[in-house]
Amino acid sequence: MNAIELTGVSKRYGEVLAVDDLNLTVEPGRTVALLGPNGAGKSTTITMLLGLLRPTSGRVRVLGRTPGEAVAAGQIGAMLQEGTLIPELTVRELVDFVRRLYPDPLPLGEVLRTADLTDLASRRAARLSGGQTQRVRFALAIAGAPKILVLDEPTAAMDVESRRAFWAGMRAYAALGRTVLFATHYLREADENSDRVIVMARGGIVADGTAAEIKAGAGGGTVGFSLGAQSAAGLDALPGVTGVEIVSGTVTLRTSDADATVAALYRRTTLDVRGLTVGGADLEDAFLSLTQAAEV
Ligand SMILES: Nc1ncnc2c1ncn2[C@@H]1O[C@H](COP(=O)(O)OP(=O)(O)OP(=O)(O)O)[C@@H](O)[C@H]1O
Repeated sequence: MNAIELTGVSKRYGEVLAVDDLNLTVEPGRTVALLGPNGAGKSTTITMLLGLLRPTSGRVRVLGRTPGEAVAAGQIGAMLQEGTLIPELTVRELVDFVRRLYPDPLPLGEVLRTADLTDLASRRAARLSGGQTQRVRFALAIAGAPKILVLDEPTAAMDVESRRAFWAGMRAYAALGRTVLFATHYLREADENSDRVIVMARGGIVADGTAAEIKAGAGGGTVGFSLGAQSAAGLDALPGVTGVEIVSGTVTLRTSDADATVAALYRRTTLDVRGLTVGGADLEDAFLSLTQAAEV
């Protein structure tokens, strides 16, 4: 049975078609990043997955049930962009209060450890920083040991150290066979913390695969070499080249076809090419080319 199944799901807010005929299945145990620019439809998709919003059309299933049934059975844990904590309670009290609402919760110590909150357990919620509050919200999301964890931009407001601790906790949680779906703007986070990246733009899916597949599928990359005092004239006309950048005598060509660019560099120019480097596209290039193509 699939962990998540969206079939022909659309959501319209008046004039705005926020999600456009989305089809998506996620098998159990996967960690999936939902990546996309502002307004791509990520939050709307997540909100429908949690049963907080009804699709205008289409069908949503979580572990074979409606979202409402899955939530009622404690099978989904969520960390959304909003949500306040009870300020008078300590971190320990809050986490314990929430975990007791579930039939088969994680042990308190394990929740605190996974969310890197052991040292903050006695701190009142009112006295937590933004990043620490986010970690408590993560703790509350996993407290009931849900099979499916849904996180909407979980690292917003976290500093570098909190982020690192958060992702380590998330990976530890996922490593026990649970399914995780998280939305992010951060390409690097998607690349490092998921085994599948779904790129959304304008309410639809524009790419779906591992980060490596998406990078390869977007094609292209960079060709660099030491130009020294030689002229850069004509480099922008070589096959595949989409951009030329020169910094301190080193040129970097952005190209949609690195092989063709390198071949032409040797055959069609008289340049003395030294220190040649060829790099693949990074996820950022792939993301931009995919999401911009969808804007047209
Ligand atoms: N309650 C609402 N009423 C009207 N329009 C909405 C509402 N919520 C979202 N939208 C619109 O739906 C589209 C998708 O928004 P959504 O928040 O799902 O995107 P997102 O990918 O999560 O963006 P972000 O990364 O900025 O959170 C946007 O055009 C947004 O303006």
